Amino acid sequence: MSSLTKKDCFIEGHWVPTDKRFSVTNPATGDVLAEVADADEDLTQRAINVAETALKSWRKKTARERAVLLRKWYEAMMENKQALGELMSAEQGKPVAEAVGEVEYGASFVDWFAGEAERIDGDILPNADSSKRVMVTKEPVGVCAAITPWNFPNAMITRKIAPALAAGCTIVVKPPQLTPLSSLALAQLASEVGIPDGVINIIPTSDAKTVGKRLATSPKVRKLSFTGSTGVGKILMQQCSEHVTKLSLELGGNAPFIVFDDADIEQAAEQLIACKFRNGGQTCVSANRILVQKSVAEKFTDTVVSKVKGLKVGPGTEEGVDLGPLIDQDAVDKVQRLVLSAKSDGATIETGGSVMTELGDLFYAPTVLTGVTDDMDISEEEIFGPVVAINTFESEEEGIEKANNTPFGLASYFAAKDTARIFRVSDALEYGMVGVNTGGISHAYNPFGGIKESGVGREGSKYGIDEYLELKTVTLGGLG
Ligand SMILES: O=CCCC(=O)O
Repeated sequence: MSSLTKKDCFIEGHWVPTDKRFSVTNPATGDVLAEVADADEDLTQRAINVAETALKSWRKKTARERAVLLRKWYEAMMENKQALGELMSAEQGKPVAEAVGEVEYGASFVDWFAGEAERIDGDILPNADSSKRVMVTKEPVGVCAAITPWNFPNAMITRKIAPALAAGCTIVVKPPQLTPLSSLALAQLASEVGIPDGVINIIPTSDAKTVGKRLATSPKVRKLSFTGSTGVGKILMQQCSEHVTKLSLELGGNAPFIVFDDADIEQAAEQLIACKFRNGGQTCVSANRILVQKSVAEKFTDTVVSKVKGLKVGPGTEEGVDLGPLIDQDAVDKVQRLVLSAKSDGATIETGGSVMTELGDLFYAPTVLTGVTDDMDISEEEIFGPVVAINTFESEEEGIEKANNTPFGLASYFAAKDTARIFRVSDALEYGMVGVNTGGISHAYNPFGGIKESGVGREGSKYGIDEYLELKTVTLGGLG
């Protein structure tokens, strides 16, 4: 284990142990990696109080000072990307090369928001009354809280901490119980590069309900950012109403991946594989419903099946592995339930469809199903596993209608060549993000987020910092 493996809570720049602890295991082997400190409600409150105290001086730092510290943190992450990637792979299961890629992606948010810190500006508005001058300034929202998921243990943390710090806010982070080690390693690096004590506080816990509620209902917390399920997002939204706490939610999706008859089939299949099997399908923007125009369905399916058969599954530490294990037994059970229920409702398993017991209990074979229909559970639920579920449609209108037929609106994808169709379909899709002829839509420059039951607010991009800023209007009178 590297020296970046920390096991205690990180509060006010100190490692704070607790008597009660919980185990973090490696999903590939079942080995216990660490017994991690288990924050309770009192420790959560302590972290909030510390963040409130630290806010006083952090918000007064110049934009340049905040940017310089964020850049140092970025550089420390890049210098340690291999160790951070190996730690992430051990706790989360994704292949080491993919985990290192996530560290680079996570670090890119720190780099990006270091730049944004120096671009926070204001306005002087046109006068309605010549004796007045109206100025609009932007101020940090205050103490922030972040609740993050296990599927991206690094990038989902930095995508929240970096804009918060750039804006002049301090933060308390509740990392996921399954993968807290990456966040603690990031805290260690932040401390080493001189980010002041109390600006970042990390409180791992096995009691997400209590800690989450305290974060959402404390009047000292002025902003909560959550990435996770729609069910939990709705609870947090209710809890945040108590003190009208500002809220960003990045919730579940049910992404369509539409393949039209004019698509480049080989390229569409390649992009689908990249999108679908990223993190073994455990990604909120994973293609979930593969909608293929009937006239090209056979050719597309054959291409996809042959590519899926070539994917290598194994422990994340093994060279050349494309997919690691799923995160836990619940995840495997869910994928298996969806596959078997689709089969019993009439779908065909073209490849895969079972646990690869020769590798371990959590390795699920990359799977392709055909004959999937809209009313199957696999079309209605987020699979969060390595399953390509192919459904077909006749006309462009039908394809769009099927794609939009969901309460979710996070990511969507389609493959087509005709320019008019590309604009028509992009306009018609009711989603926060649309990938055209690409399965890769995530980048620090791009606004990330959804509509409908997939959430509120945007992360990353030039818009992401606004979530951590409040506008103040100063009207100066008596100038006439
Ligand atoms: O699963 C959530 C985030 C994935 C991404 O940023 O592309």
